[in-house]
Amino acid sequence: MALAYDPLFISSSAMDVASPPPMILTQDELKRIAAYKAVEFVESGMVLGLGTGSTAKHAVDRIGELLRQGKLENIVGIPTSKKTQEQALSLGIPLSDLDAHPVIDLSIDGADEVDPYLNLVKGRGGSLLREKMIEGASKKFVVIVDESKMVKHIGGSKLALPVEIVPFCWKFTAEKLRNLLEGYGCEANLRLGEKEKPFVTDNGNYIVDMYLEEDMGDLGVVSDSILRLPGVVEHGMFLDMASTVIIAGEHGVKIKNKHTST
Ligand SMILES: O=C[C@H](O)[C@H](O)[C@H](O)COP(=O)(O)O
Repeated sequence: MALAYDPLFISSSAMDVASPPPMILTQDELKRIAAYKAVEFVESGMVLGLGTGSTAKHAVDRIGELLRQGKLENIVGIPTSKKTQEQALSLGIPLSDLDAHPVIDLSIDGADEVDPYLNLVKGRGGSLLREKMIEGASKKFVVIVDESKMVKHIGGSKLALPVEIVPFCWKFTAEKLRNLLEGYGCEANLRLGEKEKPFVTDNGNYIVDMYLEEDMGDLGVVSDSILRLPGVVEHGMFLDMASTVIIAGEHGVKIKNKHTST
């Protein structure tokens, strides 16, 4: 589908009575619109954090396309997962890592939730640890979402808040997490992968998915308490990390910047 974007519909010509009815953009098309908009921030010579997931995939594709067309040059990509690494390699994007490039110019990635203060939930694809390391080392972090990801408060979608834990005695750690957040109506489930076996992250760890009924209030306090639990590696709340969030929705594209909104 062409990327020409009409706020509500891709409309058929008024003269063409035989045309099919106007088509509402799919969620994937909205993701692609947000991703292409973010890639407008990319300049030749940049070191780029390459995100993971179905939205970030569009951004990586676009970067590959612009490199191939010679419209971008001298890009170095730092992939946030093995999957993105494979995709970037297949597109011929030169890759490196945080050891060689401890400061990244720009990262572009999707998110599972975005609250009004641009705090995020990430990691429903299991890549939260590498994402947090790479995006935390970025001068600018642009988040790309379709409007379904916007929530009033973190946990508000009632979908998972992922926590990466070490496999050793995972039940013990999952129980500690459940107890820690039980005041917010918390459930904590080990994420399962193929054949009902535990899902294993790129770092060889497990994920516990937390489901919350209530607003957790002070996220900084909750974050610190989770990270203090032995056995926890990292959680999927990305607090105060996003510089910009690009939201594609039925009524057009909105860009929200940290501390200001446009
Ligand atoms: O671990 C996965 C990442 O945090 C993704 O960026 C996040 O889950 C959003 O993915 P998607 O763009 O597929 O909704």
